[in-house]
Amino acid sequence: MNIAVIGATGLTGHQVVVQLILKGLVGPMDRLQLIGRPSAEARLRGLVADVRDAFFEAAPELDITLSADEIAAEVIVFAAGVTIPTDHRRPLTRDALAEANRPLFEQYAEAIARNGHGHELVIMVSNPVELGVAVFARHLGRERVFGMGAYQDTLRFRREIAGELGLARQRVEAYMLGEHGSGLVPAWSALRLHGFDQEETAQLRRRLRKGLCSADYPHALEAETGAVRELIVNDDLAGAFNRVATMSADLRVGLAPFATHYSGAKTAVATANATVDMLRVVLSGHQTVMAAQVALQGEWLGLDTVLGVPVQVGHQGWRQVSPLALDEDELSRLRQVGEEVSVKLREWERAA
Ligand SMILES: NC(=O)c1ccc[n+]([C@@H]2O[C@H](COP(=O)([O-])OP(=O)(O)OC[C@H]3O[C@@H](n4cnc5c(N)ncnc54)[C@H](O)[C@@H]3O)[C@@H](O)[C@H]2O)c1
Repeated sequence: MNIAVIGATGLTGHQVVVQLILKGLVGPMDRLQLIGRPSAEARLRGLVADVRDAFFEAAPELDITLSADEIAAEVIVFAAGVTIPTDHRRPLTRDALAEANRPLFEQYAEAIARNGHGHELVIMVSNPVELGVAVFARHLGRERVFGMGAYQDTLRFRREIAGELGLARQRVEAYMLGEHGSGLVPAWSALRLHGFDQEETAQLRRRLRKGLCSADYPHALEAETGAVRELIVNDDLAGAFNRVATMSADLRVGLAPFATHYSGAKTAVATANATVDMLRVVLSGHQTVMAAQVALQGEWLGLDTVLGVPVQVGHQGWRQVSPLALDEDELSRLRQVGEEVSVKLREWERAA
């Protein structure tokens, strides 16, 4: 197995490399290609030395690559580029992030399309994840490109629900769809709790939602984001974490990582965990349903943009959407977020 990590010296890329080895996804018979800019060469050599030092017998072949033209892998994790600073005094809008990372997405996608074997799968970690997926899908074909944002948001949603109910996460089937960021769409009506009947599940769902309905969720998310931001700006991180802890599970999915990011700890460990888990599922050879950002062409609800939806994945990529039975409010929010993302993608593409 050949796996490439673009941006391997970054906080997230580095974690992906370590977790791929620790979780046994790559071993001595495999090759891990660590990709960075020429200016990152020394850092990449240091990373190789450290990883060999830690995992000598278990480590895969580790290759350093400084050119996008030399990428050769079956699965490519894209974790390079600019990220939002953890210092709230240096704010960066999503538009500015898109402007900074778009040329990088284009450069790598073009090179892989030109030199690749035509079957590489790409897991997009960098933000805005919807833009990364749109650019790579345009160059490589949309079925080979997944954004991991919706997968991570879904794992978080399941963990928040499981934690609050005192259940193992495996017993919770739930999806967080939509846009990674301000356009989250919690699919509450598709919640299944294994071992509970419909009546019990409905009762527990009411408890978890704390009175917040789907129609009010976007406003609550926006208002709570403002309130948590205010605490962060006043350097009251403890207050931010305390406030998040009082929220409903669906709001915590959006706001716990926000507080974690600005605490300075960032979210690299959990992001790498979700990325490596996604990679394991994709490579398992089984057709499995997972939430991911993909470039849709009207397969579900007429959505014609990049959005987090449940898709059937396998080692050849995603083939079809696996629709959920959502209620009217959830469906209309998903369509609305789809429209909003579509507008943003057009603006970002035009600004290039
Ligand atoms: N989906 C998620 O939940 C999630 C979570 C964390 C980070 N991210 C995203 O992942 C990306 C990386 O975040 P990070 O915290 O690891 O950032 P980081 O600053 O630690 O790492 C960025 C890496 O990109 C590399 N890079 C920059 N320009 C490059 C180029 N032209 N060619 C090759 N490499 C280049 C840098 O050298 C560095 O290694 C960001 O876009 C961030 O928003 C997503």
